[in-house]
Amino acid sequence: MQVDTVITNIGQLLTMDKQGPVKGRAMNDLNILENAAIGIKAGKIEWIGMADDAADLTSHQTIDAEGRLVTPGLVESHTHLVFGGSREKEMALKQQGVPYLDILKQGGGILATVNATKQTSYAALLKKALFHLDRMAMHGITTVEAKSGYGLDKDTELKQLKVAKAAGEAHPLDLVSTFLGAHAIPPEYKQDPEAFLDLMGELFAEIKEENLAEFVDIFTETAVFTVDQSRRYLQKAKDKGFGIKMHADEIDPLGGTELAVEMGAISGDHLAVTSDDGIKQLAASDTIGVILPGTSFYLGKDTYSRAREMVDAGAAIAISTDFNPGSSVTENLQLIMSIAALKLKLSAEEIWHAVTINAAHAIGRGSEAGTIAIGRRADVVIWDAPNYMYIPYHYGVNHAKTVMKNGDVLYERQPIR
Ligand SMILES: N=CN[C@@H](CCC(=O)O)C(=O)O
Ligand SMILES: [Zn+2]
Repeated sequence: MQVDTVITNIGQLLTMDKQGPVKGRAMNDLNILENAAIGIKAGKIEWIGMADDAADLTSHQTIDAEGRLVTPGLVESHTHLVFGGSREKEMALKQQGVPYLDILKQGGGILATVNATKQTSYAALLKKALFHLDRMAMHGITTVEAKSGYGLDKDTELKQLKVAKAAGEAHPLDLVSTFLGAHAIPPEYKQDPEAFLDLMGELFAEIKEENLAEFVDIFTETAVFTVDQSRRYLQKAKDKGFGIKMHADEIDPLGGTELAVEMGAISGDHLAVTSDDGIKQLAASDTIGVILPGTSFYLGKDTYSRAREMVDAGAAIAISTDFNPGSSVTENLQLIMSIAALKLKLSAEEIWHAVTINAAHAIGRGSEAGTIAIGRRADVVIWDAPNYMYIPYHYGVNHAKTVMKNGDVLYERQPIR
């Protein structure tokens, strides 16, 4: 068989090739092929087999993985990719113990980034988004979800969505866009959040027409939007044909997880303080819990999502960085995998499901990303690691050696000696 590229001498190959999303105990079952090889043709996976049999393939290029781990490209299922400025000055407030929602109430936090984003040009936002996408790619990510939500007025929200679209077109990574106009209440609508939600809802038609987002998201939280306001807003979005997502139960347990299930959301995200009942309902539903333990870590909290109980109850979960300028400032999903192991007590097997196949399903890409299978896009990472357990174990550094997108090498770590 003739292929373009063969990757051979793979120590462990995780294909993640199964029916997804993977729920509950099944998240512990990995398909591991040892001493494997894969053949890539025209950007797609053409052949998967044992390294010994790869000799039968003819190829233009052979990559010797030298016994390393090979997996699907990571899927990053929750980011706030497009924003202006940065908020390093908030670090001191965090150290003094000022709560995240208090910083927001004082006009800082999300609102500080809203001001910066308004003042940043389309071109500068695009340049910055591409920079962050590069960094994600270097860390083994090949598909990314990106939210708006730092505009909070019609023009700036549309500017953010257009930047995300242009970034997706200009960058090799695949980008999935979410409209998060309901991210905070701007000061001028403080007394009338309903009117602000109406304003954001007026954008639905244009966003749909111009194909600027697939999902609509809302921050359901104390001093942001209530459960009832969220229900009404999300129903409008559903009626317009959007998939829905929620920032739910991040800080106060308002019942956001339950609402995500009730509304048939593709994902409920954060779920850091979900109730017992919320866990049960999530487990019995098709909604995927997108867990963001980097946020608890970065906000200096002792409370982490009860992801262990969610999986034990039978839920499907994904894990993501929540990359944003305030509550989780990292593009390194591998670091989040370590935090998930240490703080959420998830097994390495569960974590790999949570950053590949389940993450892909959480952003509507279950049939395209997160899996190595014949006919699928060749989004593949060769890791400088001997086995899949090694990535969460050796924390805080980048283990990606070679990152391939659609069969092309996107990133190759250069040796310094
Ligand atoms: N919680 C709401 N939104 C973001 C944080 C945004 C920010 O602080 O700029 C999150 O997912 O954590
Ligand atoms: Zn978020």
